[in-house]
Amino acid sequence: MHDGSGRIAVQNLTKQFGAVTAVQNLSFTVEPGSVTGFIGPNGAGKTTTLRMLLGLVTPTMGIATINGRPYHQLGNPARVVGAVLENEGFHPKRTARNHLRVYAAAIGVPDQRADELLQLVGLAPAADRKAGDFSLGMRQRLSLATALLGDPQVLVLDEPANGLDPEGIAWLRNFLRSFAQQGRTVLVSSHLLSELEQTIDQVVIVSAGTTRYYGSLDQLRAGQQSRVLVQPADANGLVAALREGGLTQLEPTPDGRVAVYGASVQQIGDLAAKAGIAVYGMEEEKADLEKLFFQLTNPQYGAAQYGPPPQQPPGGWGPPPPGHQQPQGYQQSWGGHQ
Ligand SMILES: Nc1ncnc2c1ncn2[C@@H]1O[C@H](COP(=O)(O)OP(=O)(O)OP(=O)(O)O)[C@@H](O)[C@H]1O
Repeated sequence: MHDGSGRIAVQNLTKQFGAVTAVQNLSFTVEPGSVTGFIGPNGAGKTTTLRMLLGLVTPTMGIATINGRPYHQLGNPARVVGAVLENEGFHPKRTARNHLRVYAAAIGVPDQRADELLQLVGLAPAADRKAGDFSLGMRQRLSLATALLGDPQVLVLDEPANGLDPEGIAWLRNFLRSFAQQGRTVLVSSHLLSELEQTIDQVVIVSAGTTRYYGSLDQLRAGQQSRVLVQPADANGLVAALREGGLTQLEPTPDGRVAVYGASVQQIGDLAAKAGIAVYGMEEEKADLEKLFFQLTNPQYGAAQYGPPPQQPPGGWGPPPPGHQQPQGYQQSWGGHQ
């Protein structure tokens, strides 16, 4: 029997389609009780990886397991893992309710489960409409209901937010969080980090078939410090006052402002007031995960997006800020890829 843990493990997974390396030596684990985002730009290898996990594509190398076993060794897979994949076909003439009943019968689940799930995904009013007439968002909801028929321990979703309206996205977010809170496992892909930012605990960022970051979202944020941009009447005076007040991570900006790392607007304002230095404006620049995502998935553009690494001005304002460190959860090195 499988180990029943609900853990997904992807180990050194590689898939070659002729000359195309869709997935290259990918490794990560998804623990039960968490929602893991699988994020990467178009063509990054997300769908291929999920299809290998679900036994629909044979890996060239490596292994993907659920509960310690490859998909085809799971016994009753619909009871273990539910999946929503892109471009899933429905019989166009079949109603939503009948579609679910056919699948329910195939996995030995009572008919009434179809109605429960139509209710859960918000499709009860459309239960007797033909799936062929459904909008993309309605098809996504029906796919999710199908995936949930076997009351699985693990959910694997490929771009489930595609076509959903804002209310649908908010609903999906809450659903995935509560599913994970029951100790179950969720692996969900998207090409947008912002779409999943509020939902996921852990993230695997892929680009060109390789892992660019694997770890918690908090660690990713921590690797990218926020800063406050200050417009003072006297920059040198402000720098001296801030340093005296213990704020040493300072940097001049090209437009003549002072960038202060690791301090709040209030702390800076108090120190400036104490030194009698007028401040004409302060702007808080929060860590921007979407920019970081862009940098991680397009290393060649990273420098242009973020500007040069912090430098000390002539005369020096103190040690450079640690705002451009590598995130701690980082797994593989930067560099070229095929
Ligand atoms: N059956 C196939 N035959 C040949 N190449 C393929 C096949 N399936 C995928 N690929 C290629 O593998 C690469 C990864 O594709 P994949 O669909 O896994 O990416 P993705 O991250 O899911 O992209 P998207 O966000 O656009 O869905 C792409 O270059 C794609 O063209």
